[in-house]
Amino acid sequence: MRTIAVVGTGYVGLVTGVSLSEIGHTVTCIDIDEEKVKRMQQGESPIYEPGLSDMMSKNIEKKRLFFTTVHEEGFKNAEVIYIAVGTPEREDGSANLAFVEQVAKDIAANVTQDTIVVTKSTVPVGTNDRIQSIINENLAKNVKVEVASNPEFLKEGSAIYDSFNGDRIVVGSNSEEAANIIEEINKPFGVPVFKTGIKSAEMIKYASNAFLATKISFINEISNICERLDANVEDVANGMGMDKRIGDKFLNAGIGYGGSCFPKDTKALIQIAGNVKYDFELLKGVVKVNQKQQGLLIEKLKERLPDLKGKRIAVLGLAFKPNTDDMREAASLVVTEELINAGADVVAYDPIAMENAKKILNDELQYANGVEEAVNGSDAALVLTEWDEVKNVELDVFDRMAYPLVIDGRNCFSIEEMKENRIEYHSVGRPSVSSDSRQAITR
Ligand SMILES: NC(=O)C1=CN([C@@H]2O[C@H](COP(=O)(O)OP(=O)(O)OC[C@H]3O[C@@H](n4cnc5c(N)ncnc54)[C@H](O)[C@@H]3O)[C@@H](O)[C@H]2O)C=CC1
Ligand SMILES: O=C(O)[C@H]1O[C@H](OP(=O)(O)OP(=O)(O)OC[C@H]2O[C@@H](n3ccc(=O)[nH]c3=O)[C@H](O)[C@@H]2O)[C@H](O)[C@@H](O)[C@@H]1O
Repeated sequence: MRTIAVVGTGYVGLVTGVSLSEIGHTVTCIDIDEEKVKRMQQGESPIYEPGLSDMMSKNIEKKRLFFTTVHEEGFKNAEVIYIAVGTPEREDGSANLAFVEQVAKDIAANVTQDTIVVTKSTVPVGTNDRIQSIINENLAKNVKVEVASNPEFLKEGSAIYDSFNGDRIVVGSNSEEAANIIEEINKPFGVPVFKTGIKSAEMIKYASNAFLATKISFINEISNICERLDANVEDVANGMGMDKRIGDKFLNAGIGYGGSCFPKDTKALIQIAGNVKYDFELLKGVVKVNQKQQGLLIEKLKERLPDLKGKRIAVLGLAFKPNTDDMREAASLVVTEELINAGADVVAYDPIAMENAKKILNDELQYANGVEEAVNGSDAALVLTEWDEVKNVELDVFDRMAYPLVIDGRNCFSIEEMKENRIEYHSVGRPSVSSDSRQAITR
């Protein structure tokens, strides 16, 4: 078992640190955010991620998991240092490497023994070489540091599960010895290890995210065509997915991909290609389709309610996907802003992300304590996130609306059941349940 330091305790760093301690390593997680570190030292996870809190407490108790704000302390005795700080999007779409470069300098200033540095952060091709140079140029002690790439593929909302059940662990290294040590560290996870060169490993990460984003934009385009031809995109995706070459995953049509990675990584890959004078036309199309798709619900709503002024609109789900409190690049940012600008009274509900939402969404947004309270008296309900709590709601909850008009961006409900319950229902790429069925009904 190894002594490991993990720099950065966001979704990736904290999950990595906790998982590595769970399989027996001694791990110190380092973050510059004092508040966060204080909470983690007390066993409290700063993020919502199923299974994380329990695993964290268990390993703190077993004295295998520690937290600090002091790099020097964390690096003491560390044989391996993981870099897991953010690489957010710059205004031009390229990746901001300032945090990664700062960590490289912190490592150079503080390591006291030969060390392997493992980059988990998603970084443009060539960045690990740059990290290696920064460290070599700034080393305070006469020690050897070997930098390797080990991109992360976990999904938020199932991050702990993914760490123990991933499809592959990619290791990019110039040193066979370093690659072997990283493989050995990860052995207890039982996940296949794919070893390659550093640049290929860096590219595997961007190419994988870009490919998944492409699948989503592709099915969203198909869904838009299905709507115009009265076909059902769910059936189309199921039929396509039975072909093993296509696969049945990531073919859910909706209101576009959000989150902290697909939007930023697709744009970064366009930049990476552009830097070597390559125009990545396909990926530019994927990004454009995604932006268009985020406007779909408002378009559908305006077809039904052209004037939203004074209308009460319920928004169900704010996070960019279920089982996370992450609001980064969530479709709700665009949708709630447009509703408020159009003069609507917007009442939102999300089971987990409301605290984070309050920090970034328009102050005029109102928050409800549940689906029932959100839809109560509303003129329309928009579904933005497919939380179980939303999907499994008793449909008679929509009787509480001023008029039961549901516009579903995540295809949460069965068309048949909505018809039976006489709810006007519009979803993505599937036939609508029209208002005609309601004309005779008075409530
Ligand atoms: N969020 C996700 O699901 C995934 C993210 N990634 C990649 O992993 C990287 C990290 O992403 P997240 O965990 O979402 O980031 P995050 O933004 O949630 O967390 C980054 C953390 O690093 C800390 N930090 C910044 N500079 C520091 C320094 N010099 N020393 C110590 N701590 C420092 C920040 O305070 C913050 O807590 C990114 O490159 C991202 O693209 C990869 C796969 C999945
Ligand atoms: O690099 C990253 O950060 C991560 O990005 C994604 O993970 P994540 O963003 O957590 O979540 P996903 O489940 O991939 O969903 C991303 C977005 O795509 C949307 N999506 C997903 C699947 C689908 O079929 N349709 C669809 O619209 C989701 O609603 C969500 O807004 C990848 O799935 C991870 O492998 C990767 O490690």
